Amino acid sequence: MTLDLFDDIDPIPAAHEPLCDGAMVLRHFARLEAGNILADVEAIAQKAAFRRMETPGGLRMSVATTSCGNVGWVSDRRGYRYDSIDPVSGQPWPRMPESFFALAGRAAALAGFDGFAPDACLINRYDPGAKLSLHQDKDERSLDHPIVSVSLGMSAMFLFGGMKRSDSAMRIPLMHGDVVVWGGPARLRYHGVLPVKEKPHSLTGSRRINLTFRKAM
Ligand SMILES: O=C(O)CCC(=O)C(=O)O
Ligand SMILES: [Fe+2]
Repeated sequence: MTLDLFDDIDPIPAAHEPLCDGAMVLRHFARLEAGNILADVEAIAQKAAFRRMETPGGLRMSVATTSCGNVGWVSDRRGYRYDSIDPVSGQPWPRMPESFFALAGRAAALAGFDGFAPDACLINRYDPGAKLSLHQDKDERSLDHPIVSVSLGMSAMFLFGGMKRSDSAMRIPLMHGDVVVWGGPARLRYHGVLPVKEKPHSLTGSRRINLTFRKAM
């Protein structure tokens, strides 16, 4: 047997790394569930395909996105917003699997945010070279709830900055199964992802999948 076979079932103890007041990395937290999450993501993408959205400024995002939940995150020439209808399919977004909801709630609680009840899950797909520029997550109606971010597949360098775009940013390597939670005093911290390098993963191939759970409405 090769080490690869054990790769995704080895119960590596979770390690919690505080980043700052209100933000924490939960290493390996989603690792055991990763295969199931990815299967659910595939089913969601059958109904609401990954697409590279246009920014209000008219640029095409390098990251391909879709959503599940009561509302999904949408970007176009009119701006950023949450919408209950997928503009591509014309249908409501696929339901958020119960297991997603539960995972996000457990991660948030571990980071000190009890009772997190996300109504939106934005799913990002990064092909090699895709990136996400520094930004704040601020399209949610209330900022009283944390963001829970689950990383799967290829690893990436996450940037976690300050309250101003120009503040220097920490560089945090995120691996398959790692979860980041930020809320409270850290809720509006700028963050982003450096261009993803190609290092194929056994479960996703040359892709990184990231899920961010939000209480949007
Ligand atoms: O891919 C990531 O790790 C971060 C995603 C993110 O910041 C977002 O979707 O708003
Ligand atoms: Fe974000």
